[in-house]
Amino acid sequence: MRVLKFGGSSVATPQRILDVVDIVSKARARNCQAVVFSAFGGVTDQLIAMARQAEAGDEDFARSFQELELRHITTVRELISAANQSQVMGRVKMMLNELEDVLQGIQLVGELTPRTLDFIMSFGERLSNYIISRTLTDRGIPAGFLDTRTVIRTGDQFGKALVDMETTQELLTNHFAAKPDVQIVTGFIGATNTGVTTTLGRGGSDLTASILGACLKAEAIEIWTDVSGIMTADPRKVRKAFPVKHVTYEEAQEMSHFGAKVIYPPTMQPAMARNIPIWIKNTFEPDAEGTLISGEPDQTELPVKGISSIGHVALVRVQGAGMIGVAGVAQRIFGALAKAGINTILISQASSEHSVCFAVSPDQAEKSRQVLLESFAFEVQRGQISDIVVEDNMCVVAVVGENMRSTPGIAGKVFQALGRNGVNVAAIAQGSSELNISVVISRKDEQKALIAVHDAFFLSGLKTANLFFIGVGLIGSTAIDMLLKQRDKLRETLKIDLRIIGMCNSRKMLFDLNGIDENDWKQQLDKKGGPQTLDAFLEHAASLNLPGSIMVDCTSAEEVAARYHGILKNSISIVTPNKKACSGSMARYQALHREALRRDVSLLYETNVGAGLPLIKTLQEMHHTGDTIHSVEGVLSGTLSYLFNEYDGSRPFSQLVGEAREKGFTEPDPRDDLNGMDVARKLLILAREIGLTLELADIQMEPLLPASLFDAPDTEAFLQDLPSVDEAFKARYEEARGAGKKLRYIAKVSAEGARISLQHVDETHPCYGLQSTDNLILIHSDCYSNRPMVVAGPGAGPKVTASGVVGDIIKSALR
Ligand SMILES: NC(=O)C1=CN([C@@H]2O[C@H](COP(=O)(O)OP(=O)(O)OC[C@H]3O[C@@H](n4cnc5c(N)ncnc54)[C@H](O)[C@@H]3O)[C@@H](O)[C@H]2O)C=CC1
Ligand SMILES: N[C@@H](CC=O)C(=O)O
Ligand code: NA
Repeated sequence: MRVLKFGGSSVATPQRILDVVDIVSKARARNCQAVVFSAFGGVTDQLIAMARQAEAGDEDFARSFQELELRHITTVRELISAANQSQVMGRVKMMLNELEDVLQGIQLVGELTPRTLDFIMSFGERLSNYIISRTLTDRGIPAGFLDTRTVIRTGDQFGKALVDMETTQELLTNHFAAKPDVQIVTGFIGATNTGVTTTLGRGGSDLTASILGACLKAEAIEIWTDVSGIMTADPRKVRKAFPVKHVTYEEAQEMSHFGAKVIYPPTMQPAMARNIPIWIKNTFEPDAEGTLISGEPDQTELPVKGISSIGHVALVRVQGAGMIGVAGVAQRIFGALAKAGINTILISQASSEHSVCFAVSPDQAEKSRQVLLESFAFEVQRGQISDIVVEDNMCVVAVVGENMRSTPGIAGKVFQALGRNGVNVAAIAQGSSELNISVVISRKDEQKALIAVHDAFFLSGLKTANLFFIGVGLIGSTAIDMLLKQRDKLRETLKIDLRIIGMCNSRKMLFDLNGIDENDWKQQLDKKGGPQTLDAFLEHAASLNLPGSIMVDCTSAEEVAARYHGILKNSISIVTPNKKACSGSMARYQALHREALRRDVSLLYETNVGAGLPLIKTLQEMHHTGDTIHSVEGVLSGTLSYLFNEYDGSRPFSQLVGEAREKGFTEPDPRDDLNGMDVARKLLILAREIGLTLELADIQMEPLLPASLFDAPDTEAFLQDLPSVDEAFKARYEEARGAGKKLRYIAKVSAEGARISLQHVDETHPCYGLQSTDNLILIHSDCYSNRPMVVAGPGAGPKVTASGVVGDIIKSALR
């Protein structure tokens, strides 16, 4: 036989009761013979409140009673056909009248004993189960109503009565032997051997099902609730949580202890003692498989079954040199706490024995400290115990799974996931059963830790990347469009789950924790975006505290570059085409790299030189492999390349600059291209990548255009003045052409220094044949000594740059 149990939420309305009737009707084919129901959703609480009101002489209980009465009567009207209604209604009204009498009695004497409260509460289950049993019969499903006061024998511990299993087993066995129809069984209640009504305490209906299952040797118990089983994590905190197929009793207990509220652990005890499997099923999704809880560990399942947390605890630390090697300290600490009625959630002591720490509920933290100060007054006075410190605002995150004990690397995975995301661990505990690894961390990191650890164990390598874009101009927007287009493929092939959580330009900013919708992100930013300040944007991104956070800076602003250190410090990776950070002071360049390394996050800026061309990573790899790089030389500006390649005298130089700007080759301010500064920054970055310590001022630069031109107050004025150099440029071009040569702005760095010069190159020069925006870089090293390594191709433009940015984002997400 099978025992089913439905909680209050499953029978909160007449419509839900009908859904349950359908489930019960089908369950008969699975040999279902007993179905335990709670009171209709909310009724038990209402009964308790009414009784207390009556006790206090508050007349309001009568109004509340009328509501309750109406609810049950309406349910009968809606569920039972006219032919059978009056009989059912008669009995329901009888019960309600009795309830009303008792309430009035309480009001009269002004006293509510635990015994009377149990009696009052019993009406909830008696009413619901009677009505449901009649609903079934009314619909042609023969069903009996079993008031468990006749079969569940308890002591007289009102409010939480202890069950006499032996007598109960006998009574239940006799009852079921004589009843072929499915029995609708009141949860939560029982009676003493003199027939006084009792209740079974928290989770009472689950306990009833468990007792029935155990006493009747059921093949299984099914607990029907409002979720599809025990989840891998709390779905309100971890979006990607899913139901676990199979857990052991112990695992279910651990997971429930840490907040998986599907079943109240003590209620499993009777079923567990007789090895009766328990299924957790979803009333609202009856076809979902649910979770099986049984005694057999399932070797085929993942070693970790769930990640859960206790959202707020306080950590108490007792420390001092006087504790080392002294027997009985732990006994005194925990003895004193136990005596004061303080429950410890977690305990940890390192083998140095210098300190013991334990977690308690925050409202017991100060009391714990006082208790220990008193107990150890002597040791504190003598300095043997130096301190008893309370750290509030902590939480516990626990990884649970029975097969963990035989699987190496679990703890490593937990701590790697936490460390990578900047979560600091204050204390660690692993029970010797190895069923549970618990870490105490700051409360603010709870969700981040849950997501990070959950991803690490359950999403077989699925990596979360939460992106924040600063700057959504030409490059930023092209990169976003590219990313959104690729997102599904990236999820499939590389197992990266990408979401754009925040974006801003210099006017507006927008956040959406579910990811900013792909199609209309521009309109959303425009319409829904709030006013932007860089501080507010960065602060909010950091406060969201999401794992796998990546800041993508697509501005050219020094103001943003100046914040990189703070961003990395928050364990947020950076991807950027903005050259300002890496071409600022050497001290900052080094500090940023150190910080990224320290926080184990990425700092990626491949597009700083040669746009999408693989230059930075190539040099970094060569450098790391131990190759000595002697020189790096070539054309580093896409814009200048374009100007020299396209110029043939037919269109003036100034017009070509306008074209380059329109095509998105130039810097946001094209003066940076034409004054050589863009090339200087790039050369400086390359120099640093090969291990040289240089500053911008160390770069010798031959100017391309007269310095006076750059005195213009702004970009527009500069561009207006630009035609004044058209003739001079033409002359230069003609001069080169006359000699069979081409103009190239060539940058070179070696141990001798860094130089940028305007050269006339002939056809033997590797840069002679460049086209459009081509960059070409020659790398001479120990390994590439006779012939250099050559990296060449288009070196500017929105597509090639955005693809480099997206490449860096993927690289960062894959770390
Ligand atoms: N165009 C190209 O071929 C290449 C460009 N780059 C770099 O890409 C970066 C972006 O260039 P574009 O997209 O062309 O520039 P853009 O001018 O089109 O866009 C810049 C964006 O940054 C925003 N912004 C500027 N200052 C800001 C601030 N303080 N806070 C927040 N947002 C701010 C602007 O509102 C705009 O959305 C530049 O650093 C550039 O050097 C790098 C390699 C190649
Ligand atoms: N403006 C730059 C863009 C790439 O960094 C260039 O022209 O090369
Ligand atoms: Na590059």
